[in-house]
Amino acid sequence: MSPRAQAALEPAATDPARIRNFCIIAHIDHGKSTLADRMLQLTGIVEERAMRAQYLDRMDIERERGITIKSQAVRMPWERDGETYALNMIDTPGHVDFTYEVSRSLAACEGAILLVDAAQGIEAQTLANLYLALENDLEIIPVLNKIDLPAADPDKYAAELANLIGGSPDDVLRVSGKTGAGVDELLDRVVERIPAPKGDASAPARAMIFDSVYDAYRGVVTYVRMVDGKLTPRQRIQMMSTRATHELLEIGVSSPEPAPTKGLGVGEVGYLITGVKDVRQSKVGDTVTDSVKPATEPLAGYTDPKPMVFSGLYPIDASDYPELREALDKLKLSDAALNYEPETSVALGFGFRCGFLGLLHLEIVTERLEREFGLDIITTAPSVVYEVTTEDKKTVTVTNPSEFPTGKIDSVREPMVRAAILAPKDYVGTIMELCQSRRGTLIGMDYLSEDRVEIKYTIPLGEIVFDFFDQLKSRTQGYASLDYEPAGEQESDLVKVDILLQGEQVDAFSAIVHRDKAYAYGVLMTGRLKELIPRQQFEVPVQAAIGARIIARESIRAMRKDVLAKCYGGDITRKRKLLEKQKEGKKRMKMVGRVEVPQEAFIAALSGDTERKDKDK
Ligand SMILES: Nc1nc2c(ncn2[C@@H]2O[C@H](COP(=O)(O)OP(=O)(O)OP(=O)(O)O)[C@@H](O)[C@H]2O)c(=O)[nH]1
Repeated sequence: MSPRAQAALEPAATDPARIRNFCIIAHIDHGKSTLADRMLQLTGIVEERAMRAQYLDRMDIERERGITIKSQAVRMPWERDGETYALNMIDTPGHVDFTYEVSRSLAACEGAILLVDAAQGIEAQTLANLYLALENDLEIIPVLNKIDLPAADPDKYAAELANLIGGSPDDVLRVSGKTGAGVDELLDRVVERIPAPKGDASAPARAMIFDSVYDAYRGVVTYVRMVDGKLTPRQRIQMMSTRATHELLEIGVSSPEPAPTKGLGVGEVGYLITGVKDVRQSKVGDTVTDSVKPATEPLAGYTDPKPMVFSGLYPIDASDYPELREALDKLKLSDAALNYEPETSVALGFGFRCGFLGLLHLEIVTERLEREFGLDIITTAPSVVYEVTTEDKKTVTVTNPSEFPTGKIDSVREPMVRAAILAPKDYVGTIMELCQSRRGTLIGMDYLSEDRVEIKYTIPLGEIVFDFFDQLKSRTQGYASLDYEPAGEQESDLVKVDILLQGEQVDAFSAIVHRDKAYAYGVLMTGRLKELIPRQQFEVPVQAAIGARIIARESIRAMRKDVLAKCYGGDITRKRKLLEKQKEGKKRMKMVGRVEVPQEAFIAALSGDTERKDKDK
């Protein structure tokens, strides 16, 4: 590390006037991580030869997919007018599923760089993140990125940005994270514009936990923003929500590698290590204080993220069940938003019902299970949370269609979201058509500039969790962007559709759908299973039903499968081999009543993605 970088690591802390805490907020792919890389380079904390793209994205998946999932905090030195400032940058994720991470990071800052791609302009998450930043009273620095692109139109988008946040288009900085142009000017602007943190140095220590991650070697690493007082190594600290006390084994700052310091003071951002092994003991949003001289009032916390989407996760090989449990336990250590409990299914065997923040979260968890733990898993169709009231006025919460109460139903309520879609105005028609087909209600439309519109809809979350986003992208050639936030619940005419094989219900295929779409779902699933399930020795009806009423039916014709048919002649060893092989195959068969179904058939039926596309036609 360069001497200058070293200097900034000293407990500069002592003087909050020389600290600036900021984050970069942007729509996905507008270049936050690339800009952060340039800042690391320009401030000299990462040496040229150690530099790699997306330096702060540590997880393999983050690097490969080019997205940021976990927030990161780094401290950088920056000189301005002969003074060295400590800039704490908190990198935030841009995807809707991770909004809760963004809001946590924002609460640890005094200012935000609002980064917009100079070839694309304002997108849905630009707005969503900007509103979050304004709610947190942050100073906003508007910046256009990627000015090196031939397609960049900075004048147009500077006007759009100025129009959105007020001020003059000339105040909008222009940078390129790729070439580094304008980045030093931006860092100067951070020092100038963003207020220094305020706090009471002599008060009992109070630090806000904004992230906690599990590290296989060091245990839980807790990221904090100091508000009042001071924390030093070996001090005993207390978590204000649980009153649990721990000894501070290490305290330091990331620059960007962890560097232990002699302590953290007012306004500083850094990490704590106490040796605990479970992120739940170091809860995000909690306040850390001194156990001997504790503060009386905790800092205002964050609300816990609530799982929005549920899905069953099953090992493809049933003997992997214990490993799956272990893997989920491990993931939970670093992902407090992940929920799971054991569940069994006729079709898929033993598995877990898991709660996720959204579809991307689900995808990332399954991908991590496959990659980091070498597990092959199948996920059931995602479901949202329904409140079902039966005729005798009992209300049950249903996260799995198979828990849907039988008997007379009084009403079903489903979660709604307020969706904001940004797109060029030519696509308004097709977007509205899609939203209407998903039972959306138009709230309104705003023109951000001459040709870009923000369209707002209330839509059932259950209609968004399937392939809404893919549909939106394909209908608009990728130009539309989407953001949504919870908007309460609504009573809807929802029914449970069951799929029956020879009269036996196959739980993994039950779905809760709107009555108008029940028939389409029934036809689709029965058709798909008919194709996938091999013929049996008797005819097998495949039916879709709402309660006792059959709404669709197919049948699998009978056939005697004689593997020895091809073996005329007397080669007994060959016959034996074939019979052995057939036995092997049978092991992977699931019995539904008398029907033998290869597990692959269930898996293929579940992973078919044509489902919603058919419906939208
Ligand atoms: N030409 C050009 N391309 C850039 C610039 N900055 C970023 N990019 C490219 O834009 C893409 C997205 O950049 P990232 O830095 O990964 O975007 P991000 O905003 O961090 O994305 P998330 O972490 O997913 O939110 C990458 O392919 C970058 O190489 C720039 O200034 N000029």
